[in-house]
Amino acid sequence: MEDGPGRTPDDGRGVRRRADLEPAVPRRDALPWDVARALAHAAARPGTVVRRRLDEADGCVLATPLVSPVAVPPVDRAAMDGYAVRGDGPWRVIGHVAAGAVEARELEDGQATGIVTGAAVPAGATSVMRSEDAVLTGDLLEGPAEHGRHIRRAGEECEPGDHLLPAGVIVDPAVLGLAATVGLNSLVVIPPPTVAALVTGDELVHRGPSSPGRTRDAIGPMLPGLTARAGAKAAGAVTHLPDSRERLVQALRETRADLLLVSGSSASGPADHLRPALSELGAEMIVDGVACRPGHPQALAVLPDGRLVLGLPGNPFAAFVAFLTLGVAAITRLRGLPLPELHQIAVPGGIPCHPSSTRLVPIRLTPQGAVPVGHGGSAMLRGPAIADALAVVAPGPSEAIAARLLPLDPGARPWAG
Ligand SMILES: Nc1nc2c(c(=O)[nH]1)N[C@H]1C(S)=C(S)[C@@H](COP(=O)(O)OP(=O)(O)OC[C@H]3O[C@@H](n4cnc5c(N)ncnc54)[C@H](O)[C@@H]3O)O[C@H]1N2
Ligand code: MOO
Repeated sequence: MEDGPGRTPDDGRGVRRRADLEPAVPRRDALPWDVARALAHAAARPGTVVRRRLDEADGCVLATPLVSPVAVPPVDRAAMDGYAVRGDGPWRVIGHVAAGAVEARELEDGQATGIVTGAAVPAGATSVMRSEDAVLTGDLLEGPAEHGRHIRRAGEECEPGDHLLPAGVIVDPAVLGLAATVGLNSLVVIPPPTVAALVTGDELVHRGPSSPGRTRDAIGPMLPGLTARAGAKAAGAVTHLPDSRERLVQALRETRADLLLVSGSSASGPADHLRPALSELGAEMIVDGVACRPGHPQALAVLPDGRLVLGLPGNPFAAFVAFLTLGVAAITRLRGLPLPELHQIAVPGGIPCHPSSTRLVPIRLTPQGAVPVGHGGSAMLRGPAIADALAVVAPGPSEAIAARLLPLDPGARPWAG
């Protein structure tokens, strides 16, 4: 069982002594990974509901069900280029129906008319014959004409009042096309939240390689893509800050976004200013350390005006894991979405568990199950770069033979269970 805050197993003498049992988790009050994720989700408030034009609604979340006001198609339509016919052949061709024609002459038995895909079939037509099946001699038409064939019936996609999608669906190109199909010009949605990125560290350089005393920033380049994939909108370019509490406080005060990411000042060293800065600003800590590896110093706080602040550990893979853990949970709720369930997968070769922390292990997906790819140290990105997903390995005494899957792409649809 996970050691949560306040959970102090009995020492056998009826005395509950937390210190004796403290796991190798440096933060005193580190929360179990699932609890931390759930808290981050619960702490965020869904964005304001607005009406958005279709060309501005991609990536928003439907705030109300998508209900069709009309029948689609509105009339019976030809599904093929060819001839609308009535009854059995042969037929005499009496005209042609163009794509935009409004009223075509009603057909009588033995009559046909040329027609294009999508055009309204004339009244009386019993089927449409494809042009490649038609044998035309003068204006006399012969060919196969099975009753009802190649006609899209009025209302076959939907009838007026049909609920096509529930609230909570992410608006994607298919949803936009569907909304347009049923004649809508706008949708009632929760727009993507805004996310700002502040990267701290005096030692960081942004071009060229690391060298003694200099470390190439590997977190800044990840954050815009992670933000976009999580369904949020970057609030401007990544901001680079020196290790200065004053500068961090000022940036936290001035940066307008629903969620502020701050990397590289999450631990307890002399240059780790995040917690003091948050305290100076009167923030409430929601999560202060997570019992996971990597990523344990991650933290989530809420500022008095409701903006969320996520502390990303400086080690790059730890920062990535923290974004996928607390960041994605918070963004998911800001979008008005539930936290997706993570599906379990077999780990045929086993993965060693940590006794008290959840491990996030880069893996490849094979037909047999998850296989670790290695290079999963907290300062390494080589593992996640070649992996398909992270295995969420629950704490335990030995080896896990099953684990849950956490997508590395936070926008990926969860895998089927
Ligand atoms: N006494 C303790 N020391 C540390 C703890 C702890 O609990 N107690 N936790 C360790 C773990 S685990 C991590 S992760 C780091 C977190 O440190 P910070 O978030 O405060 O970040 P820094 O100290 O600034 O940097 C740590 C490490 O990461 C490098 N770094 C920082 N930013 C970047 C970046 N944008 N791109 C690439 N690399 C970056 C930095 O140079 C350091 O090497 O703390 C441990 N220590
Ligand atoms: O957990 Mo640190 O976040 O292991 O590198």
